[in-house]
Amino acid sequence: MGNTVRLEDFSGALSYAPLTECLLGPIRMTLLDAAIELKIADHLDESDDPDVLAARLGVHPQNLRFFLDGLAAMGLVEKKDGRYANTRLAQEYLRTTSDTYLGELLTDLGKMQSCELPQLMALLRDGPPEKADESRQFDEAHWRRSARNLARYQRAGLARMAAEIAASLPEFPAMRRVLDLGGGPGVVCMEIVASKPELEGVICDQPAVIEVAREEIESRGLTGRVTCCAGNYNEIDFGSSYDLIWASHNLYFAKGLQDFMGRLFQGLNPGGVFISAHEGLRNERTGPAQCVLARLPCALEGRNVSFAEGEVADAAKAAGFAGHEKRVVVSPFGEIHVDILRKPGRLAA
Ligand SMILES: C[S@@+](CC[C@H](N)C(=O)[O-])C[C@H]1O[C@@H](n2cnc3c(N)ncnc32)[C@H](O)[C@@H]1O
Repeated sequence: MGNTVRLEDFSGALSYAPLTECLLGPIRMTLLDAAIELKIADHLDESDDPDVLAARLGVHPQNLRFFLDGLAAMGLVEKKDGRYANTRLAQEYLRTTSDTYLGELLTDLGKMQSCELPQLMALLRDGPPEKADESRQFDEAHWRRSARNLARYQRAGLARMAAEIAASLPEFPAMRRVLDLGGGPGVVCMEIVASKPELEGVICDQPAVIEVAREEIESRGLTGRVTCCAGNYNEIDFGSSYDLIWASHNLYFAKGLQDFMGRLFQGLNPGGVFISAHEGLRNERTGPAQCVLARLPCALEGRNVSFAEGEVADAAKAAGFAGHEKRVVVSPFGEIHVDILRKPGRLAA
């Protein structure tokens, strides 16, 4: 194979590749949507023969080959001697029987992230609608529908990350009680608790979501060690005497961030640790691109909820937390800013 030479190397012109790359976005999304709808990864798990697949799916054999070639170009499928197989990516995340199946989550997020876009010109002209589309409200029913997908998403990496961060804390050996605030189905809490026999956990979330958390607790055999606190965390008492409070991607719903931080501070034992895992927008809220772009439709609709870098930590420090430590984790959903904040004092050994 010869050397690859870019067009710009000949002409000295500024590359316009970032512009042509944009054209592929809708094609990739359409192929992914179709792959999920047709359960292609399930079928490829059973047969690598495109003719067998075409007959099973009742589709045009040649066009199915073009479609599979496209999926191969996207890294979802491997092709060898005219036969097709799942890549590890598709095998783990697009097979419906996988514990970490993300098909439904991706479809939902895709709809959410692109549904306002046809209205972009109108939103630019008129601003956000006075009354947000009810079907897109982030209410309890929305989170109940998402809870099982959130469990798979947490199993696909977040839970492991949280457990490893918790275990890396110098306070971890002395920790006994953990709160996963707005924890959804609570796989994160369970992974942290499972990493040390003396740990007990509490998952706090809205009642409809907690129903799913209870199922997860039972299926993981953690009944007794992990309990639930169901309700709106702005209104209920989510308990106290915690050694660790974990909160990921949910503080958008806290009323009055600094006062809320004060409640978390009260909820911790002296020497306890609060960990926040949220995005951290920088460069005047223009980066990282993944977060800015994914949340753009929400912002245009009047829900510009993303946190700027340091925002959560500053509110926590104003509420009395000290010893701020920051870690940045690059996740498939973009950068996660993990802020570790400490309540002065020392955990009882
Ligand atoms: C984006 S999910 C994040 C779940 C989990 N922490 C994670 O990182 O995967 C947001 C969670 O916050 C919960 N939530 C939203 N508003 C809440 C409230 N007022 N009280 C308790 N939980 C709430 C939702 O039910 C949902 O489970």
